[in-house]
Parts: sequence; C-alpha cells; structure tokens
Amino acid sequence: MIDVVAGIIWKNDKILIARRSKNKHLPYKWEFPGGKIESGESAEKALERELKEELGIHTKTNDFFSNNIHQYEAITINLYAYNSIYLSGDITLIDHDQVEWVSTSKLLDYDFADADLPFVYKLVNL
Ligand SMILES: Nc1nc2c([nH]c(=O)n2[C@H]2C[C@H](O)[C@@H](COP(=O)(O)OP(=O)(O)OP(=O)(O)O)O2)c(=O)[nH]1
Repeated sequence: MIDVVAGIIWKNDKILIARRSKNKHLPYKWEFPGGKIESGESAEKALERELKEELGIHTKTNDFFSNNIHQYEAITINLYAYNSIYLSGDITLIDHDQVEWVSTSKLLDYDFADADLPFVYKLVNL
C-alpha cells in the first residue's frame, strides 16, 4: 500500500483542484494536489514539500480532513486529505495540465480520481 497525501487547499472560500497530465497514472483525472509520503516524513510536511515541487506554491498544512483506502488495478493507495492554506507563489504546471479555484458547490462538475470521491461528497455537503 502506498501512502499519499492530498491537499484541500483553501484561498478564501475556494479550493485549488488540478488535472493530472496525460503521461501520469490516472491521466486527465482531477485531484487534490499532493503526492507520496516519503519514509520518515510527516504527512503535513510531505504535503508542503509536494505542493512546492509540483505547483511552486507555499502552503501551510492545517487539520486532517479524512482518509480513504482505494484499490486501483495496479496499486492500492491510502489517501490522506488535509485542509491546507495557500500562502504565496504563482502556480506552475509541472505534473498537471490545468488547475482551477472552485467553490465546493462546483466540485461535482469535475471528473475526479475514484479515490477522491468520498472527499468530494463530504466537501459538497459541508
Ligand atoms: N496527489 C494525489 N494523488 C492521488 C489523488 N487521488 C489519487 O487517486 N491519487 C493517486 C495517483 C497516484 O497513483 C498516487 C500519487 O501519485 P502522485 O503522482 O501524485 O505522487 P508523486 O508526485 O509523489 O509521484 P511520482 O509521480 O513522483 O511517482 O495517488 C489525489 O487527490 N492527489
């Protein structure tokens, strides 16, 4: 099982979502940006590192939101979602081909990775 951390990144009342590039696992699926937790690293710090590496933004990880174990065909992931605050930095697309700041009421319009769906439903009902 692979531990992955994903950020529900807030700026005012909107959340940053990103679409995975063509050449990645789950091409063109929307996700809450983040990545694999490295050994010896906390989920909170892994998230801040991944968001800097993948999008070029500085964030502060806040509270744990939820987790979901999901089995894809080739891998099983334990996906941990944390609320996170956008601090600074212009977004650079490296592993994604699109990003959007969206209100929670619009999340169902996007084709999210299957592992994210429980988070989407929870956010829509907040
Ligand atoms: N980051 C992220 N990954 C997700 C989400 N939902 C979901 O199923 N995944 C999957 C896709 C990948 O199989 C795995 C994390 O991979 P990743 O490609 O983002 O992680 P990474 O940057 O550390 O990995 P790598 O491409 O450098 O190998 O989790 C999500 O909301 N955020």
